[in-house]
Amino acid sequence: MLPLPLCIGAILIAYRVIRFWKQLKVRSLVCRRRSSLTFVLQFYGHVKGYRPLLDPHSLPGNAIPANWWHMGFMWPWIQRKHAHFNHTRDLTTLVPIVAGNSMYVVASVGVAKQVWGKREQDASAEANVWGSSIASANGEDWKRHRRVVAPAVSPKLLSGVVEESALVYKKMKSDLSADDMVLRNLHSLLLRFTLVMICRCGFGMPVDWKQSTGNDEIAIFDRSLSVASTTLIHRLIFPSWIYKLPIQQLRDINNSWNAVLTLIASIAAGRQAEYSTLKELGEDEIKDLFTKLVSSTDEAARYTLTPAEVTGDMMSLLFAGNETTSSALMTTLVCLGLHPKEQQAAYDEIIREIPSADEMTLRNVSNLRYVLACMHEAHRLVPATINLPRDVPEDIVLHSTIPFERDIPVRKGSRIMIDIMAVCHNPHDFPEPESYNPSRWASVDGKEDVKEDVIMFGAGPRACVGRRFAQVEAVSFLAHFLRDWRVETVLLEGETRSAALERVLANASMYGTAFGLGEAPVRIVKRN
Ligand code: HEM
Repeated sequence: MLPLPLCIGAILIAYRVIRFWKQLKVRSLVCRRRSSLTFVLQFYGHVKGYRPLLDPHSLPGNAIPANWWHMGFMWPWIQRKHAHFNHTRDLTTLVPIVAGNSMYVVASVGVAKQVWGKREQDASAEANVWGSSIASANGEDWKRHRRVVAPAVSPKLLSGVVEESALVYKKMKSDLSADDMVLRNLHSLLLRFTLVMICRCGFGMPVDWKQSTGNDEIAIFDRSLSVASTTLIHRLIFPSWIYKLPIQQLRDINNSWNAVLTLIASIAAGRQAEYSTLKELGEDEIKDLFTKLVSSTDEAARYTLTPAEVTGDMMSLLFAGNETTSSALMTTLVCLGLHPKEQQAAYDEIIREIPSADEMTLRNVSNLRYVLACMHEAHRLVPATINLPRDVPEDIVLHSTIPFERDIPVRKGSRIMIDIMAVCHNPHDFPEPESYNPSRWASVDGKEDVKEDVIMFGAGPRACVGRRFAQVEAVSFLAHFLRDWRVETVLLEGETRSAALERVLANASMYGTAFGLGEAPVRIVKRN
């Protein structure tokens, strides 16, 4: 007779082996080669892929850093240049041997767009931390959220983004005291910029550039939201019971989150009362997203949200829009600091299209196509999102073309991971993917848009609902900043610019909820 622990161990091992084998088998037998006339079920071996011990996206997989036996959660970034067998596969599988679930991994624009384009796709359950929201809901509920939030990102709101960015930038500029200085905290400044912009244009709360120590509603809101935004990642990773443990830091996080949610609910109630007046003045008076969302709690609204759903949506907008935009801006400035020709072309476009900073409008900001291209290209090199998980609620078929044409049925209940890093660095989609080349997205004279898909924002029905918000905010900021300052990324002694780019990229990591470069010293020199 075997002792009990050995029996349990043997059963667990047998379970994992059978499960592993079953997952491999399912993913191989369903693979069909496509011929011109018929689909023939054939056995082509497994859909090639990764067979790690642990799922790198699981809790233990996240905790253990990448090493020779463990991929680590940063693997899409670390392997971006040679991912998916040197980019010879547009779809692979990841089947963990010991712990975690298997998934399909998408590595090209073509297959990613098929996934994004399907109606049958669910946001992954992890997005559910604030209850029902646009980021977490699925099916009819998600449609209701989307029908309220998407039209709220209106030209009126975007014009407000242009106006507010001028005001906030002016305050930020007053902190930049010298005409020639090395900024070691540019990322923090950008984070503050994007947070203040979300507060002003998203929540309609006119918080100031400098955080106030006062006790008025705006100051308290600013401070609570700042804490919430820096602890979002904890909120996402840890289960709710963790906050009940007697650990002061966790309790502090929990308290500030409760404070922020209560505050949002009480501001919403105030806005609800205000909205009754605005209704008489006309809907056009509503400038910020929050009031627009609150107006949907009115029974007479075409699509209605509950107050809790409005709070959930606002938290999603904060979560999705703050660190992502500041990370994209940081990478753009660092890349322009290493590419003076491209920076000059962006500067020339700003002066050509908007001769005076006081004349910035949504219309002329939208003409800054090359400036936008500079941001897209930086963002492609270092996307703010590492990967996007999708749960498949219905059987679907994905069409793969690399290394050969075939249809791959994906069963209901499967998970698909869009490896954004591999997609953005795939040489089939972006020739010479490691070089910074804004003219992929727009010609230098800004006249011609190259029709690339801006896949960094997703695509299809669940694409980023704040994409225009982020683009207008970022381009407005760049138009002010580059007009005033020439940017140089600080080089080490004897270092070439391309070596500096590699060095800076080597520091890329998750900073809060967004992937990015973090801090990198940047010298700014005042233009005349
Ligand atoms: C550079 C900045 C940004 C990047 C890179 C980005 C990226 C993305 C991506 C890739 C998705 C799709 C996720 C998926 O397919 O699962 C997404 C969704 C979303 N984004 Fe953004 N985003 C940015 C800025 C913003 C801003 C400023 C806002 C709000 C003001 C925002 C709000 C949202 C929301 C609410 C969703 C969920 C949409 C849905 O599920 O229907 N994002 N974002």
